[in-house]
Amino acid sequence: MLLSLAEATVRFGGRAVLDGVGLDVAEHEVVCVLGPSGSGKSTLLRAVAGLQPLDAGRVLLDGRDQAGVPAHRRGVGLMFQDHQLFPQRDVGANVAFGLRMHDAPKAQQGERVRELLDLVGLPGAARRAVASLSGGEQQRVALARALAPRPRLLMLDEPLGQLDRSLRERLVVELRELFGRLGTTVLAVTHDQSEAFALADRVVVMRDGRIAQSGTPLEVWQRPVDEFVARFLGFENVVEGTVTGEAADTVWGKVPVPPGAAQGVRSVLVRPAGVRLVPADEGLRCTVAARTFKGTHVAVHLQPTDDGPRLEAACALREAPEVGDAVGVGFDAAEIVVLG
Ligand SMILES: Nc1ncnc2c1ncn2[C@@H]1O[C@H](COP(=O)(O)OP(=O)(O)OP(=O)(O)O)[C@@H](O)[C@H]1O
Repeated sequence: MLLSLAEATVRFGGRAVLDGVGLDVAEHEVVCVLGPSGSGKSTLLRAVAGLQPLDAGRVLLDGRDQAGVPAHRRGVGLMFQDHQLFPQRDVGANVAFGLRMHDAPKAQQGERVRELLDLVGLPGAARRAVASLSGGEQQRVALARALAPRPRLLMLDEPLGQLDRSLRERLVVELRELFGRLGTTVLAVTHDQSEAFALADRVVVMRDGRIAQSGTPLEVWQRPVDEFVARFLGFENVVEGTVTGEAADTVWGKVPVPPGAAQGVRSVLVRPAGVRLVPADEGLRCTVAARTFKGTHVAVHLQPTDDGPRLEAACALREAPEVGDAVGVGFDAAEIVVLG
């Protein structure tokens, strides 16, 4: 393992902000830590970087305990949300910063700066003033600066946080390609799930200083481990139900569940795609409370007539009912997950 955290704990004023975290990152792996604000993501990065001492547990790099090893000797690169470029220096000097710290010869520095600016898609930008760059270009400079000393581990804190959505979506694809090509090992934190899913080989969801779930993007998306993770991913159709065989008894009536589901009292997740609209006199009677255009589909919010929490359905653009319409609801077992 390139990086291992074992029982890593950080306390502030008696509260554990990192609470016995265990995490391994293999060489060439891109891991994204995802979680709500305050869940401890930045503290985790700072602990690995050597900017935050642990109160208990260990950080190992290449199997070596990093206790007492200062940040600049850990061989990790860091890129923060507010990219912290030096505004009074030009692009080249910013990228060369990490190299000068390592006493690289001048000619070699110039060569490496050119190479990196090509790599991040800013060829020939070395003499430009940082202030003349757009947000996205500054982000690329910050990335080039972090990559320049060839860190064995690159750490990104909300790397695309401040950029607008279309630029973020483009950069995330570029980053993934770049990391794959360079074989960079990456530990990134973000609160944006689409960013994490697009970038990562593996996502780690944090909750209150602990790891709630770790898995490939597909695993986490398909099988959130509990209600917290499901809701964090944006799934709203979660109810308690009693699972017996291949059905769950819920406030929404009997809901079919996949074969082999855990039995007894459970949280049941119904993906919006598994909420099927049927004629108004069949299934669960509902009224359309709201609808939101989502580009590829319409999210239809349904209020069950006989009380119970609202349901979200994903409807094809042309088939979405209007607000106020009475509809019936059926369920599709393939889109239902028994949690826990
Ligand atoms: N130096 C500090 N002293 C006291 N409390 C701190 C300190 N640094 C962080 N905290 C607290 O630790 C908790 C976790 O903070 P952290 O920044 O790691 O969370 P985060 O998941 O990165 O959040 P965000 O997404 O908002 O950046 C927060 O409640 C924060 O207020």
